Amino acid sequence: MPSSRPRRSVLYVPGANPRALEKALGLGADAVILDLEDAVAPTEKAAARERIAALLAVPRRPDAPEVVVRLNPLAGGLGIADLAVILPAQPDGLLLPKIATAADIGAFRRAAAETAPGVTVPIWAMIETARAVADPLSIALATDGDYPLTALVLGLNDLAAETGARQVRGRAPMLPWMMGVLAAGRAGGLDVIDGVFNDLSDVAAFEAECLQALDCGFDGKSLIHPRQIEAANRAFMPNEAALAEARRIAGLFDEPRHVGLGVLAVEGRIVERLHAEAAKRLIARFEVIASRGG
Ligand SMILES: CC(C)(COP(=O)(O)OP(=O)(O)OC[C@H]1O[C@@H](n2cnc3c(N)ncnc32)[C@H](O)[C@@H]1OP(=O)(O)O)[C@@H](O)C(=O)NCCC(=O)NCCSC(=O)C[C@H](O)C(=O)O
Ligand SMILES: [Mg+2]
Repeated sequence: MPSSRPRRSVLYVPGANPRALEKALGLGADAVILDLEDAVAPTEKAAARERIAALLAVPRRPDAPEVVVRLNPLAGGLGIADLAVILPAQPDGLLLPKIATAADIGAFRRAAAETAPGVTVPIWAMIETARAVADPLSIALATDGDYPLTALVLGLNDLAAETGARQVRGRAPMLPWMMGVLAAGRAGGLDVIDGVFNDLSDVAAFEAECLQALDCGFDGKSLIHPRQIEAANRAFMPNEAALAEARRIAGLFDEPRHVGLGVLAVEGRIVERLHAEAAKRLIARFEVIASRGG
């Protein structure tokens, strides 16, 4: 089941940038990804790890964004070194880069269990390799075991680099992969977050891409700069009409007269239990956003 936590705006924050880390939790993003991978040079990895662990050690307010740490790949040893420092600090999630197959998730789970026995943290998987978009379902269904898989995050920069597909406005070359990942994520009961938009100067195109992601069914958009947060939050914010509709149908099947029914007609339209569950999630997400003053 997709999460009831809002993930409209998911901001990458380089672990090598102390100023960005200092600001990260107060910028209004629903979630932040404190990055140890692509945004951190090899010589900065160790310092970035310690900096992120120190930030995680500070108790967070109840209305703080979700704090996820992107690790380095296990191959090569950096990912193991990351795990040893980050896992005991218990972030809200760990984002695994360059996941190619379900076996990579299994390898991560084994490494995590050896590195910090007894500490369980939800995992998010980056879908950014040709192998992964060719078979996203096998990854999305790798939900069993400790370290529950809860979200997929598209990495379209890496995917473009590996496949040669160009990142053009409207994303026509990427759309079949994007929708395949979306469907796979939903089949696994996962949240799915769209990739980043690289051009900070083109605000209109960024907003259009947020709306496209919403239309496609994504739960939110990953971001590279604080100035993208507000537009993403706005685009993925449940609107008044959707909320009013959700409030109308969320509790319908809990009413004694409807117990045992699987489908109802409301104002001439069919409502099934799955609609009521989706309505409850929408309301729960909205309530978290409202509690943050959003
Ligand atoms: C793109 C940037 C390098 C720009 O940085 P900068 O020149 O410092 O921008 P500004 O001067 O406009 O910054 C204004 C203030 O905002 C803070 N800031 C900037 N970016 C962030 C951020 N991401 N999180 C938090 N705070 C941020 C600055 O510190 C300034 O603060 P102040 O001094 O108080 O004014 C920079 O934005 C950046 O590094 N962005 C993240 C890039 C990144 O993480 N890339 C890797 C992830 S994307 C990816 O890999 C996706 C996937 O894997 C794929 O394959 O597609
Ligand atoms: Mg990437």
